[in-house]
Amino acid sequence: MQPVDINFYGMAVTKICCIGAGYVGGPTCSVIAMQCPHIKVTVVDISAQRISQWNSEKLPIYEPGLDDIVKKQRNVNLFFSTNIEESIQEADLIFISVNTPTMTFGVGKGRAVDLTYVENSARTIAQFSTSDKIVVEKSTVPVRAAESILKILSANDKPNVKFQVISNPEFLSEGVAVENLLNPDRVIIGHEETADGLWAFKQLSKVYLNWIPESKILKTNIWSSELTKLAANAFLADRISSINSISVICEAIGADISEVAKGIGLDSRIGRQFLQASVGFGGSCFQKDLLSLVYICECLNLPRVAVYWQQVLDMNVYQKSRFSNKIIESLFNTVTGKKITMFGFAFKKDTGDTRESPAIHVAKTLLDKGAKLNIYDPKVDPEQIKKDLTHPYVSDNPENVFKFIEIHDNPYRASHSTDAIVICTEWDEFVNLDYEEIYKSMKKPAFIFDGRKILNHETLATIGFQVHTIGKGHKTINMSSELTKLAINAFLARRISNINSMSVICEATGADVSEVAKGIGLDSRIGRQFLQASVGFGGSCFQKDLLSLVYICECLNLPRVAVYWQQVLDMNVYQKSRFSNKIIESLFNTVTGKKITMFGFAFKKDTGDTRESPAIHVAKTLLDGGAKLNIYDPKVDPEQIKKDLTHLCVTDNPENVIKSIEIHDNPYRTSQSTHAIVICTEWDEFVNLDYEEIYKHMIKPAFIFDGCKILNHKTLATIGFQVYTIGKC
Ligand SMILES: NC(=O)c1ccc[n+]([C@@H]2O[C@H](COP(=O)([O-])OP(=O)(O)OC[C@H]3O[C@@H](n4cnc5c(N)ncnc54)[C@H](O)[C@@H]3O)[C@@H](O)[C@H]2O)c1
Ligand SMILES: O=c1ccn([C@@H]2O[C@H](COP(=O)(O)OP(=O)(O)O[C@H]3O[C@H](CO)[C@@H](O)[C@H](O)[C@H]3O)[C@@H](O)[C@H]2O)c(=O)[nH]1
Repeated sequence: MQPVDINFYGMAVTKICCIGAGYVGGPTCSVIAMQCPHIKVTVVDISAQRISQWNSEKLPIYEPGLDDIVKKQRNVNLFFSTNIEESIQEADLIFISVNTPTMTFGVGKGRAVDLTYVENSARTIAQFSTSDKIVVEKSTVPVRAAESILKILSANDKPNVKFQVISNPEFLSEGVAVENLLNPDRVIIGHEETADGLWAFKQLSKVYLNWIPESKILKTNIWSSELTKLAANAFLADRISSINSISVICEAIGADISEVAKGIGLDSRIGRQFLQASVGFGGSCFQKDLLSLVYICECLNLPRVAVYWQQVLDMNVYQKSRFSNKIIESLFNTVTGKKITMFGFAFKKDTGDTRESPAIHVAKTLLDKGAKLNIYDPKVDPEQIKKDLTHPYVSDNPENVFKFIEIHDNPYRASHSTDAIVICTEWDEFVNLDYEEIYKSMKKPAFIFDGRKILNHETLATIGFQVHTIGKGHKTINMSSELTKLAINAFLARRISNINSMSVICEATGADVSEVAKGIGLDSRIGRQFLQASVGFGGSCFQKDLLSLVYICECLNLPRVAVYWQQVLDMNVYQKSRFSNKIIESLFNTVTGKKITMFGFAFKKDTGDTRESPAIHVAKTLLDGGAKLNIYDPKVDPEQIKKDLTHLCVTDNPENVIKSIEIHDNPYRTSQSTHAIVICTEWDEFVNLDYEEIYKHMIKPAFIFDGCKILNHKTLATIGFQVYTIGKC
């Protein structure tokens, strides 16, 4: 991207314009206005109705704590306006916070992000700007979208008007948006690597520094920032699909997903959050952003990574369908003419938002089978429920839907004379209802399907309810602890495959996987550990336990769950192959007769264990290509290396292997007169070797392939090395 030659110096942000008065623009700007009394904040929107709602007593969105802030700041330093032109003109800094929905037509339909609203915003900024602007990409966009925004702005350059585009994705969650904005886990700002880019970064940082400590502000390159947003949502959705997949096994073997989730969450490398098995995830972000990630991978010709993340979406559809079908099966295989109460319609508690709510899927399945629905949600507007259930994706007969649904404003009336209650949203008020009273007024047998696992199922059963929930089997022997052990390793291995899959995208887009990992890890729901991209995982446990989990699923006739976990293994093989192939490609597409140094053979540092070590895969590929290997590992027994590399799975010609390898006890001698060094284990001693000395004695050009991302690549390049690593191009 061409750096924009501008001179912003001297300007300080005193006026902010935010384009898009939605779930992000409204709360974000309200909090900025509250925390920065010296800044005038104007939120604009093309929807006059939305703006008038923001200016009224009843705000267009329900968000705990927001009303008070808006009331306090509105018309003081917070303004909601349809006068987009004026607001852009006076602003120093402009947030683009418009919607970025999934395309509903044309190329990329159902997967790609529709950037029309972002593009229109950029054009509007270009049209109305009469002075320099910092343009902040806050909407969630595909990687490299900032390039398009800058192109539009630059093409419409006016004399004396210059633009800097920076990326500052928003991580707030609905229902806790105010809390998240006041005390975010981190603020990520991606900027161009130019003096002006850095300056724009500082200007936006100064705004946040009014209430957020500097240590929470993370500075990255633009592409890393854009990818971090998609990656964070992918990791979060992945946790839910993973725990939901384990819930399927629990139901089949008689384990309890709550116990298993607790056991997994107590492992500090995984963490306790986002492990709540449910009817499936919803919301405006996870599905859209995962689809976008999958589409980006397809466009970048990375089908394996696309398939990997598609699985998370597939598991979610499976979970929603499983739950809906369970309702029908339990109600004696038919719901035709039966009355079913739905408690909750929002995609989660504390919001009135229904976008991608699992309740829509459940309602559609029941309506399709002829059920009548009584729906109660404390915050969702009845008109929204009607709109959702008569959408062409849900029904081709809207008139019929109206006849079959009743929307109630009271849970007791909603459940009166119905056959079953289905909990679709985890609203707190559902926990404390008088279920004895409710039971009395229902048809018998009375069923409860708790899709959120919020009720006390024993009490309900005592009252007389037939209770069904997620992730709890009916077998007498409790299998939770056996399953927990396998699941912990599966979750850990999955984190590694997740970040390794991101490394592939980074190499293709110019993002940096270390920055992305840091940005994801700062999300307290994800945590910092087990996010180190590498040549792949090894060791005696992960592969074995994953294979065992997959096999169990196959035996239990759960092919979807089997496929889901098999993907983790597939991604690992892919990563090892990618790295090995990269070595060959870089060495001018042939390693025949070339001497290559391998630093490290153990599956990780501080052990002499080589079981499933990625080094074996790398060595095999290079040996198959005709290379000669000089191997050095500070702790692995040379006999073990020989045993590993002459194993039947590695070669059918052990004599040849023995002739092609030399095992050394000194890294300097190992690398002498070789073409390349390949780091396969992250031993600390490799970091502090004298690479100037090593370089002198190597064949030129001398290559380093850092499969563990432990070396200082800039220094190595300065010495003269050709440096290749993982997750950075
Ligand atoms: N909703 C969330 O929890 C959340 C959290 C983090 C990030 N995001 C991302 O933030 C972005 C906004 O999401 P949202 O949920 O606030 O969307 P939203 O649909 O609630 O709001 C977007 C607003 O932008 C307005 N708009 C569209 N084009 C416009 C234009 N050219 N000029 C002026 N206004 C325009 C729309 O009328 C709408 O009111 C998306 O990219 C989303 O992925 C959302
Ligand atoms: O353990 C869990 C946690 C969540 N969910 C469900 O997952 C969905 C999404 O929940 P949540 O992430 O809390 O809501 P969002 O408001 O959609 O926020 C997500 O999407 C936003 C938009 O990108 C990001 O900014 C946030 O960081 C990210 O959490 C909801 O249906 C939840 O019920 C579960 O089923 N189990």
